[in-house]
Amino acid sequence: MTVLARASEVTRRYGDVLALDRVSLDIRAGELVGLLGPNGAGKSTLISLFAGLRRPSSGTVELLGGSPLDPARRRGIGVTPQETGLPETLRVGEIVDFVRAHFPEPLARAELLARFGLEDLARRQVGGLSGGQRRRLAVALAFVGRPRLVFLDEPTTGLDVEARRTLWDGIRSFHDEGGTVLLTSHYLEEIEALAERVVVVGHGRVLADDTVAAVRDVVGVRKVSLTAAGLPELPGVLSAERHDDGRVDLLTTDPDRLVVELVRSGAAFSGLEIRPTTLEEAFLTLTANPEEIAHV
Ligand SMILES: Nc1ncnc2c1ncn2[C@@H]1O[C@H](COP(=O)(O)OP(=O)(O)OP(=O)(O)O)[C@@H](O)[C@H]1O
Repeated sequence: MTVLARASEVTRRYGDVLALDRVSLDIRAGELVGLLGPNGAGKSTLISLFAGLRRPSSGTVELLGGSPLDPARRRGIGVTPQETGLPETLRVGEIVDFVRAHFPEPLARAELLARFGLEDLARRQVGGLSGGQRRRLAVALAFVGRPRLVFLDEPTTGLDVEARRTLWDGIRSFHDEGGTVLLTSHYLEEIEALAERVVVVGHGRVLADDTVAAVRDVVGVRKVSLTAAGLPELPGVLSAERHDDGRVDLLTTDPDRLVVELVRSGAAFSGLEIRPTTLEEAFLTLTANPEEIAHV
């Protein structure tokens, strides 16, 4: 499959801060990739390198078969950074037209606005939009030029559930038509809802690069949930959380052993359930213990 963006052994420093540490990553045509990692992991830095906004300290970055610094290559991508500033006095439709003017075959204004649920706002000044409406507009603008590849840095931060779903639909329809997307998110449900592939970054390194299901399997953490008044110390518990209703959630990589030890301890319990962890739980485990998954 065609590689649209490639980072090879990329390191990026800001003074003494090592933001990316020998990162290698391919984004192939037609993929929808979720980039997941805690604050400061290096996600935004990686996007800025792919988009040609910064250069790596060492290693190489390719975009659409050439240098990301080449304006012709950059015209083939769309980017929405984490923060955007749009002129307050322009109307939504005017901004869309302004951006459209930079591309040879832009999407029609009405089509773009409809895709992102903005059709009723075309005549509204940007200064009068809510934060969520501005964010939807900023994301929509990445799609104006019919890009081959779109980079979205936390596209739905600050959006309510409905606005988030509208944006997801817009991103999905682009992907369904063959578009390629790399998005970062702190909303783990967003990665699960949209992405087929998840790249987990932490401390400037790629910790895992696989399907959402495989990343969960790599971690292999299961949640053992039960109701008990009190529990003895049990082996292999990564974390324990007690809820107000008396239920206790225990995270472990070896639920069989945990249950055997629980029964052996003679502690009274009821309502035992064992289930896979959510991506969020897997993610927290991955980023908390990078040395444990160095083999991934
Ligand atoms: N311009 C800069 N000058 C100095 N340090 C920077 C700069 N930009 C980023 N950093 C540092 O580089 C590291 C990676 O930052 P980056 O913004 O890429 O992380 P991130 O994963 O996008 O985080 P977040 O989820 O908070 O957006 C952090 O330690 C950050 O403080």
